[in-house]
Amino acid sequence: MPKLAYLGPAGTFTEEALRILAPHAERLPCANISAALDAARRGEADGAVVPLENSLEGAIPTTLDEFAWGEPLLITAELLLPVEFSLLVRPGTEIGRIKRVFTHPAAITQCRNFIARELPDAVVVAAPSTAAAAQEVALPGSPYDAAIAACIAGEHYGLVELAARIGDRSDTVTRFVRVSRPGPPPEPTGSDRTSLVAFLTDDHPGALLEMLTEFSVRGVNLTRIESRPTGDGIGRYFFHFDFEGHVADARVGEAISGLHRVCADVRFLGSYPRADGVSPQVKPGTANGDFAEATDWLSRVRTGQV
Ligand SMILES: O=C(O)C(=O)Cc1ccccc1
Repeated sequence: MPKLAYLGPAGTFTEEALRILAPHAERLPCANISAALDAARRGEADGAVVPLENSLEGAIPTTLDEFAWGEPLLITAELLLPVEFSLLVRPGTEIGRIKRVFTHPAAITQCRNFIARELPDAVVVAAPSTAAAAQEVALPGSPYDAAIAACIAGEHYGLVELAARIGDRSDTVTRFVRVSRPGPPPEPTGSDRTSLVAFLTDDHPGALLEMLTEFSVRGVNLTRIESRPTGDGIGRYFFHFDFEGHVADARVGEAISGLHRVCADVRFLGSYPRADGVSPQVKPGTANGDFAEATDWLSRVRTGQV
């Protein structure tokens, strides 16, 4: 039975994701995303499950930066999970008396309208996770009056649900990933995604286009591109890419080798089955057989056989 670290404590959305991704795994709750990833890196767990992005507000910056700068990890699976937020309070608290709200930053950004409408004067404070916020609010002397978390977190920590489904949109989906220590990626399934991080050599006109060209000419369809600051000053960025296909696919292999040639550094983050089961778009001339045939042809050219 594998042991998986996750953004805890019990009752987070990440725990829900872990239960779906690995129903039989032993669960190791951690205080924050970095701690969960460190537990996997150090071998205290066989892997970890962390949130990566949501369909309303985009990336979870800590996760992206850990993947880029921390000791390498390999993404082996992904999950898309619809999340629903509840306003949770200690028994007896009325909505008009809520002055301080505690929750994860991703929940703050996804419940903006509710907070502005129903809690216009409340101070909203960032918590390490939604369930950590619920746990804190449940303490008798807590400085916080309410948490925004999953309904199940309220049940877990003895809070009352004052309002349900308070997210700005009912169709928001969060993408979670399972990671392990580096090793061979899972076998291709025919519906895979690959993730990597690319660092520019230097800042020059067309630098981003050069990277994009490596994907474009091999017919590799991007599914996410995100720039993150390198920390070396305003205007200095590196890039996260997600794209269709598996590193075992010829077009993907050629694209990322090309990227390796034109970038200062490329960090491969993994090839893993797509949660939505969508098959890649394969443009004419970019299937595995087309690349193999072209390689054969080139060797015939080089040996004088054509
Ligand atoms: O804090 C949690 O419960 C998490 O798992 C992170 C998170 C927060 C808000 C939306 C999705 C995931």
